[in-house]
Amino acid sequence: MPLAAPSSLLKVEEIQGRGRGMVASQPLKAGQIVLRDSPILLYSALPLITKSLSSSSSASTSCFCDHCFRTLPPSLQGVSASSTIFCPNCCHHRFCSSNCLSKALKSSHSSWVCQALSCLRANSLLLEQPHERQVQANFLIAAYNLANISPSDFQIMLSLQGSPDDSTIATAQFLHPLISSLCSLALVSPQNGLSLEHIAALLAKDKLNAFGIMQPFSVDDDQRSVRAYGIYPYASFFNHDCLPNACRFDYVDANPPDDGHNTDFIIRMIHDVPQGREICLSYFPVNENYSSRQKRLIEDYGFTCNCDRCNVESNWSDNESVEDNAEAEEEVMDEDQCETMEASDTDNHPHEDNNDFPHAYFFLKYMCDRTNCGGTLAPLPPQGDTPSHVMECNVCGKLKSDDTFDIDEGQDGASMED
Ligand SMILES: C[S@@+](CC[C@H](N)C(=O)[O-])C[C@H]1O[C@@H](n2cnc3c(N)ncnc32)[C@H](O)[C@@H]1O
Repeated sequence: MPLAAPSSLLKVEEIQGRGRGMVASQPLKAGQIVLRDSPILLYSALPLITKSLSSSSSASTSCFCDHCFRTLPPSLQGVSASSTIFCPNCCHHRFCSSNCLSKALKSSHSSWVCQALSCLRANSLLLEQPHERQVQANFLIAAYNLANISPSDFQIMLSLQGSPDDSTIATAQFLHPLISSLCSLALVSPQNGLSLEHIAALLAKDKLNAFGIMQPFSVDDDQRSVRAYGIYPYASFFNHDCLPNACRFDYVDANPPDDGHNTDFIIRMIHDVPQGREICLSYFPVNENYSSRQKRLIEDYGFTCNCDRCNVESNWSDNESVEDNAEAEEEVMDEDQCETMEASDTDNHPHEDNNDFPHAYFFLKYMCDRTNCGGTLAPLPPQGDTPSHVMECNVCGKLKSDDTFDIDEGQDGASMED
């Protein structure tokens, strides 16, 4: 079932060598919100074993609501806190409010999900499997639950890009007997049945399209973990570029409680682009080096990136980073070029004549310089025709003026990497 156009600002087009992509239907301005998207499916990124509230559970892996994924208030975080709101049936999953519990029992934590996850937690073979495979089991339970509660959303998920590779098929072979027995016991019956191929196809959709909702940023933590994954039907059409022109913001903890939309996210333009230009996100933090980016893109997304930045960085030595090159460039630019480049910054290419690092300006202007952050900066939305000069980081939430003068230390944010 084709999805309707996501907004009047974007259209979905076939792009040679990339499948579908999002293209600007009109000129877009820096900071402009081009998409708001809600997840059709959310599932926990925790391995099954840490869902148990045993004494070994660490606060960092179990301190959010199992329905809306908002961080639990401190009064609800302790394992024995008297006010903790548990699922009354399994006593494993906990929620931020009775409202979330009641919504969960009708949707994300239906009685079948509750029973199925309890069975998985009792399966010693699965518990011995790597974290990633347990999370894939979480995903399949959430997906087959979706097939029952919202068949049309399940069909949308099946229509996303993704075909199984060898590792996905191996995972499907392991999980198929387990998941199909759980589904048949409870008469969960998606239209296309529960074949090995169907499970492998679902896992492939998840691998290529799921967005990670990250734990809050902390300056002491360079390995932020993912708290949940979500399938966002429109955002799934954005292709990758190592120099993106848009980025994702989410506000899982900041959006109002109980509005049911705290896991929505928005895509905002980093800089102006003309009509007809493809709008791309970076699938991970922009400061990763060339070989790490290429490895992730081929292993996780099945393609080799030929973007302008990769073409330049393929000639660098492995230990050269964008930060090193950006610092060197900054000195040159400070001397004589900044003003000229500001005036011509309508796209990513204000500095084409520098063959070593033509994209230095992107990193100086749009990469967050906070320790361990790695986020991307985009301006706040324009007010009418007036552009904002305040940049917001999509990971740490830091706000700074675009002349690089800090105006505020932001709070929690989230990134688009998984
Ligand atoms: C989330 S989907 C993006 C939308 C997808 N193109 C579609 O047709 O639905 C991710 C997949 O798109 C393709 N893709 C994304 N960025 C690409 C790029 N820069 N070059 C080639 N293929 C790309 C890859 O097949 C990748 O696994």
